[in-house]
Amino acid sequence: MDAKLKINEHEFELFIAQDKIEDRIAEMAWRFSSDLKSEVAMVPVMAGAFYFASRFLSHIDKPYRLFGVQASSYKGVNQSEELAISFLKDDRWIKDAHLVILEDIIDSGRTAHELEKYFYSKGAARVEVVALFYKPEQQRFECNLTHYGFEIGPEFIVGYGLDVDEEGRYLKDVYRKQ
Ligand SMILES: O=P(O)(O)OC[C@H]1O[C@H](OP(=O)(O)OP(=O)(O)O)[C@H](O)[C@@H]1O
Ligand code: HPA
Repeated sequence: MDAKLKINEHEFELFIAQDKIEDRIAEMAWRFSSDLKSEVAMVPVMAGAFYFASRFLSHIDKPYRLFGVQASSYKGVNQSEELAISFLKDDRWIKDAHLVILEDIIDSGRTAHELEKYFYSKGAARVEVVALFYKPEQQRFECNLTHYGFEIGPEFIVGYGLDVDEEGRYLKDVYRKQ
């Protein structure tokens, strides 16, 4: 594992190592499972949450359904005005369901906020958010975040599914912009 790396013009330093991330995900999944009272539909937000969601779900041993959505708004290290949401399946599964949005990160909170709004407008009974990383200082939009892995500062991070301009998702550890 490198202590520093450069992606395009951005310099990053090692922030959280893979084994720490994976221990924490196992802990989150254990807690989530023990709180779970009803059947849920898991909704990983592609592409970034793919890595977190697959690891998290591998620890859940209660029944759930799985429906992916794709949402995208970041260009480089900045958020763009537009938030594009698309569904990998039709949306009939939303009505009356208890949905669990799986996110890699809650930054401004806009993606989770807009998804929650959309799901309620389609008749969801309950929507909650489970995220690996949470930036409380950056959050500007409310969402029902019930479980998160790491509370972090405002710096942009990359790795474990998180990208900068589609680069760096493959990194096993998480790096922070210097
Ligand atoms: O809380 P927010 O400010 O909305 O930021 C969080 C969202 O931003 C990232 O997605 P991005 O738009 O970069 O798409 P990606 O998952 O394809 O990388 C991340 O995966 C979250 O979905
Ligand atoms: N890193 C990568 N993608 C992101 C971030 C971040 O810190 N915040 C929102 N999307």
